[in-house]
Amino acid sequence: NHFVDSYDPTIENTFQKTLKIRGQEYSLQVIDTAGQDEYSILPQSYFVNIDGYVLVYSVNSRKSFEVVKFVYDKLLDMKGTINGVPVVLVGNKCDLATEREVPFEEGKRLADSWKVAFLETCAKEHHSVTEVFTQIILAIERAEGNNPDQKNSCVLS
Ligand SMILES: Nc1nc2c(ncn2[C@@H]2O[C@H](COP(=O)(O)OP(=O)(O)OP(=O)(O)O)[C@@H](O)[C@H]2O)c(=O)[nH]1
Repeated sequence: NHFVDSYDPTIENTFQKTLKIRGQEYSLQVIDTAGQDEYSILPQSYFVNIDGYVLVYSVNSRKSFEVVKFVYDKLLDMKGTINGVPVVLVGNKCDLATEREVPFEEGKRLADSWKVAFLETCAKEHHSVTEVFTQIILAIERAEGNNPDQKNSCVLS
C-alpha cells in the first residue's frame, strides 16, 4: 500500500499480505524477484514451493512485454507443462498513456493464449493492485481443485 517513486533495482524482496476473498482470509508470501532479461537465468529456487506466478510488464515498454514471454517459456521448460501452474499476466503503469507501447488488446490476447487472467494496473495510483492478488489466489484455488467461482449455497428439500 506504499508507492515508491524512485527506482531501486530489486535483488529479492519478500512481502507478507493478508487478503479476504469471499469471507475467507488468505495470508500470502510474495517474492518480488530481480528484474529479468533474456540473459539472466531464473534460479532453480523460483520453481519449487511457489504456488503461483504474477508476470508483470510495463505497458510503456515493449521490451518488458517480450521478457514476460521469455519468463513464461522458462516456466514451461522448468515445469514440463504450464497446465495447472497458476499465472496472472499484468500490464503495469497504465497511467503512462502517451508512452504506451503495448496495447491492452495485445496483453489480453497473450493472456488468452496462455488461458490465464489479465489485468492492467497502475501501482502508482493503486489501481487494480488488490485485484492482482485476488486473481492469483483464485487461480491457485482452481489449480488445487477448489472451485472459488462457485457460490456457497445449499439446497433444502
Ligand atoms: N508511472 C508509473 N510508474 C511506476 C508504476 N509502477 C512503478 N513505477 C515506477 O517504475 C520504476 C520501477 O519500479 P519497481 O517497482 O522498482 O519495478 P520492478 O519491476 O520491481 O523493477 P526491478 O527492481 O528491476 O525488478 C520506479 O521508478 C517506480 O516508481 C506505475 O504504475 N506508474
